[in-house]
Amino acid sequence: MMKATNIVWQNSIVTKEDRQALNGHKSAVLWFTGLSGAGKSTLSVEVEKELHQRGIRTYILDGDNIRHGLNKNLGFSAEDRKENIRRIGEVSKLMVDAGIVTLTAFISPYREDRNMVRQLHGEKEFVEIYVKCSLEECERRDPKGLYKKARAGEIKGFTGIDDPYEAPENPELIVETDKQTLKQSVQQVITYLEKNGYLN
Ligand SMILES: Nc1ncnc2c1ncn2[C@@H]1O[C@H](COP(=O)(O)OS(=O)(=O)O)[C@@H](OP(=O)(O)O)[C@H]1O
Ligand SMILES: Nc1ncnc2c1ncn2[C@@H]1O[C@H](COP(=O)(O)OP(=O)(O)O)[C@@H](O)[C@H]1O
Repeated sequence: MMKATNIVWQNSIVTKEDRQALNGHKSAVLWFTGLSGAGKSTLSVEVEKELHQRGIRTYILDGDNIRHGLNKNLGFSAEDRKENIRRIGEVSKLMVDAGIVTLTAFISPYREDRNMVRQLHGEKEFVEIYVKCSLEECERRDPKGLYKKARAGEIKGFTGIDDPYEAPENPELIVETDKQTLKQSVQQVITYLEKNGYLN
């Protein structure tokens, strides 16, 4: 919903394509989605490291971090998660316009919300990466002890326990972190980017 009226789009002289040419690579958002503990943060950090070493300009937007600042007024109701993802969609669009390969690590549990972000971005600029991991394995990892709290009823509406996660139907990539090592998962993402022309 647009509240403001009498606003006019201001164009710049330097374009996204100019910034990409200066950087020597395309820009896009690598949208990691999956359950808590599936490996979104770990994977995004390692993929960023690899890209950075190759001279690619990158930035990570991570759910936990963004919820400390920009989105600190949002909780975990369906409405707040939607607004969380909408804002990150808009921020990632700005970052892609700035010429940066942007990695996002949000559960982003609703298909509709992820598709809304996809629509915001241009062709080939939104790479949905389903970080797939069974609930059992996520719960076994429980890196922050949150599943334990959710099972004990100390956290209500926890994704996978008493809140939904809608798996992507047609993601660009599925990384099965309960079937391969972190190194293999990183390589899988890098290979996809190479094969699809993102790194040149
Ligand atoms: N109720 C509930 N459900 C899911 N997750 C919860 C909840 N409460 C707190 N947390 C912690 O918040 C992190 C998820 O934030 P996100 O912004 O990625 O969530 S969402 O995309 O808006 O659904 C998530 O981080 P990750 O474990 O990295 O996914 C949790 O640490
Ligand atoms: N193939 C893999 N890819 C990513 N993480 C993995 C993999 N195998 C095991 N892990 C482990 O799973 C955990 C994932 O935690 P985290 O990255 O915080 O998940 P999320 O950000 O999805 O909540 C980490 O402890 C990580 O070391």
